[in-house]
Amino acid sequence: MTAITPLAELREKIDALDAQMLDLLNQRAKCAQEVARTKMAQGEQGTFYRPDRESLVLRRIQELNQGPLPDETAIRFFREIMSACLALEKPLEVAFLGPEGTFTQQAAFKHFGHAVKTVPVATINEIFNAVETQLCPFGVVPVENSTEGVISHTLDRLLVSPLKICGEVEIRVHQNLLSLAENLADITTVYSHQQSLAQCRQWLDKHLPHAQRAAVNSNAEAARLAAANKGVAAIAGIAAAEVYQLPVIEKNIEDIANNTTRFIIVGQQISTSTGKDKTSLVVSTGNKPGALHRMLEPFATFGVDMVNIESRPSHQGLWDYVFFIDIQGHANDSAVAQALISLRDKVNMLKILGSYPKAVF
Ligand SMILES: O=C(O)C(=O)C[C@]1(C(=O)O)C=C[C@@H](O)C=C1
Repeated sequence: MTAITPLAELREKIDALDAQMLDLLNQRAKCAQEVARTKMAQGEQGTFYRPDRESLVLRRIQELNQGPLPDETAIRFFREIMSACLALEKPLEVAFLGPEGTFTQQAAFKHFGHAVKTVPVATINEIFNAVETQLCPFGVVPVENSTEGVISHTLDRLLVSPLKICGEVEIRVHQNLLSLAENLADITTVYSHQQSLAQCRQWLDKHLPHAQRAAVNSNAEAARLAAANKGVAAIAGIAAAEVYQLPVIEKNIEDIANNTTRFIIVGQQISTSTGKDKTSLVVSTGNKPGALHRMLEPFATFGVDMVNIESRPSHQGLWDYVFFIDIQGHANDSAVAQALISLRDKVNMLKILGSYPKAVF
């Protein structure tokens, strides 16, 4: 039988380890401050955030981790450590779909850590505006949901925006019914973002068939409205329930399990290759026979993996479409670079929306 170590002894050990960790954290923070001075000496301006480096740091932690902490927990800790180090170098501001408590804010914290300053704006268009006018160096926008498909506002804006995609992050989306009402029968209106209303369509048909459904700019805006009126409910995340102090009437009301939203980070910065990247493109082929086949050929020829393709109206003519394509790899990786050169010759328009590290967790 192994001897049991007395609690007092274990706590002493924990205290000593905590002191060591604190010392190491501060040594790391000093290093980050030194990095900032070096960047300034090299004449670097703007933000000190480096999505490529952050992704490499987090992947290395995943590789080094021997447990018993799960990889995801170890990554989360280091995510926060880097976030705090970056805040010491220079605080970072990120525009998100506000108000406080939206899934977009949750995505911003997951990607940048909690030392980032999140700046709420009212619409997806305003997120792009805030970054294009350099009010914020980065913005987080939803791009695709596993239940409801693409967020067309985001794709339409990407088509014309000069911004680059610098990163991606996924959030497992749990929807909840929040209200001050005591009974479902007292709820006359359910507010939420149109995507969230759609993700809970069957639940609403079954449990609140009498209530009107009204789309608002964000789930958190819906929660704000529900907090002001007893006859109203909101569909939103738990974060919004906390911010607006609303009771959760029913948890996890999304129709499809694993309901997940993918967000992208938009900014002016170009990320360098990390070995595990994605590149997003928009392509227009024109309505010619065999055009689609020709468009896909370079990916097959150069062995580039296509992970997503979506068509959207081009807004240039009736039934004229553009294709949003995600491929594996960075635009500077040899196979991708060759495929893009070949693709450019075969299509009417090719816009590279960005190459960025794949989400680490
Ligand atoms: O390596 C850098 O360029 C740093 O600024 C350091 C650091 C880090 O803490 O590891 C902090 C912020 C950057 O986004 C990336 C990494």
